[in-house]
Amino acid sequence: MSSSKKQPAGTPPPAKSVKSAALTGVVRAPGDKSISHRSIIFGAMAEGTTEVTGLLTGDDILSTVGAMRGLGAEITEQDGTWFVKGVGKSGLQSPKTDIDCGNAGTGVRLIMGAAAGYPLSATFTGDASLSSRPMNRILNPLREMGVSAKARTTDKGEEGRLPVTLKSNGALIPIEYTPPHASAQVKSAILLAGINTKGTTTVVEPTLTRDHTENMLRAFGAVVETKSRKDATHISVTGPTPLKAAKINVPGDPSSAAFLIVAALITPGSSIIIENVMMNPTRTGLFEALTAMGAYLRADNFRKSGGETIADIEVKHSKLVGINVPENRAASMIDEYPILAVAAAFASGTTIMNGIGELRVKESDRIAATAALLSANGVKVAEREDGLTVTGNGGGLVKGGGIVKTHHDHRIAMSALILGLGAENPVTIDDASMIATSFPSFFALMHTLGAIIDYTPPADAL
Ligand SMILES: O=C(O)C1=C[C@@H](OP(=O)(O)O)[C@@H](O)[C@H](O)C1
Ligand SMILES: C=C(OP(=O)(O)O)C(=O)O
Repeated sequence: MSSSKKQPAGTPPPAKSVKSAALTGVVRAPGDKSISHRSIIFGAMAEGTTEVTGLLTGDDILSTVGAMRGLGAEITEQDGTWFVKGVGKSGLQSPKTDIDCGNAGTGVRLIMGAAAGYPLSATFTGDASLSSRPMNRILNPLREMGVSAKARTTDKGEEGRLPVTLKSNGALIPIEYTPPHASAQVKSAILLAGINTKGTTTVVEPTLTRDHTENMLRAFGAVVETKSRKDATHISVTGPTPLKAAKINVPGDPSSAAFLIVAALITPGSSIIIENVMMNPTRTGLFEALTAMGAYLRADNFRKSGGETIADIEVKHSKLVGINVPENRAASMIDEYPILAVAAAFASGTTIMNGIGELRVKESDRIAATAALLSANGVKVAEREDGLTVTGNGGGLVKGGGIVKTHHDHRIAMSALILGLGAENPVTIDDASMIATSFPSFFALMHTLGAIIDYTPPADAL
């Protein structure tokens, strides 16, 4: 339970989870992070006022709200509805100060792509984690389109890091581009730059990544074409194709629901329902993996919200078996591997995950951080350059007792706390603050379900 004590200001707030009795109850998944970012960014570019309900008010999205205000949009909130007065024909403007995107990879990469289509100059910054992540994956195609981009090189010689200064004359050249890694962020940055570019800008995806940008751009009136060819999907935007304000009701985030689902699967006697979960097939890879492991997962009450299909998911404690996760499923569950590894720790047999090298450049090196979190708690795990193998304990309690370093990574923090619910000894994380980037209601929802998680918020928290 939350403690009434407060941490001294500036001290990272730790958290601890302990073996919990059956989880029960009905909760609603928080707004999807990907869709929330896009609704603010596209709304800011559009003509008119976009109304957004169900927005995730995580720190990543608040950074995007600040960034789009800095680029000229007016964004206000009243009674839970967000109003985004877009810049329309006047276009995004050079900001007066640097644009700080906080911890958000999606935010900074999509906003740089969007900004590149206008005549402006802007410098983008982020926190320590975001400043260590590669930006050349979007800067290189934007340079091909005619943007000037200056980025930092680290002491170790790694190029393309924040701060990045972009200068664009707003008259870009359309390109056809095949990203070297499956990445919805790269696809989205290029398509957004293509919105104001005369001609057809195309992204070729050998593996389809989450398609929220395509879907939502169409809802904003843009001309976006998706063609399935033999070995790839070709996604094109023909510009200039001005955006018109839309009404967006953000569906629930399957990547956040994942933590609640695995909590119920590993905690004996549990039976919970998570309402409002987006079921877009480019996001449901974890549900397929868990079902193959023997999980009791039932989706019901399918309906539409914000142009996406949503459903309510019933989950019960289940006996799990290890699986070999197909590599071609990685894009549809890219953020879910740390929590899948936790589920695998409670299965019988081994779970093999390959083709996940991209996890090394997320908020932390998630292959290393997941392996460290499991071994600190007595779970056998083998790490490879682009994979992990977890040997399950056959269904009982894991040893626990570890103190897990979260490396500014919300998903590592939540995965470790979930593992503790099924551990003999409490699991502690060194810093719970990053959980608020994607899932600010995590502790409240876990407590509603009956999980025992001790969290002492920092003194400066509300
Ligand atoms: O487009 C998006 O909203 C996202 C794309 C993914 O990143 P990559 O494009 O780097 O795979 C994912 O990890 C991130 O949490 C959200
Ligand atoms: C990788 C993630 O986000 P981002 O890239 O937006 O920081 C995530 O939320 O797991």
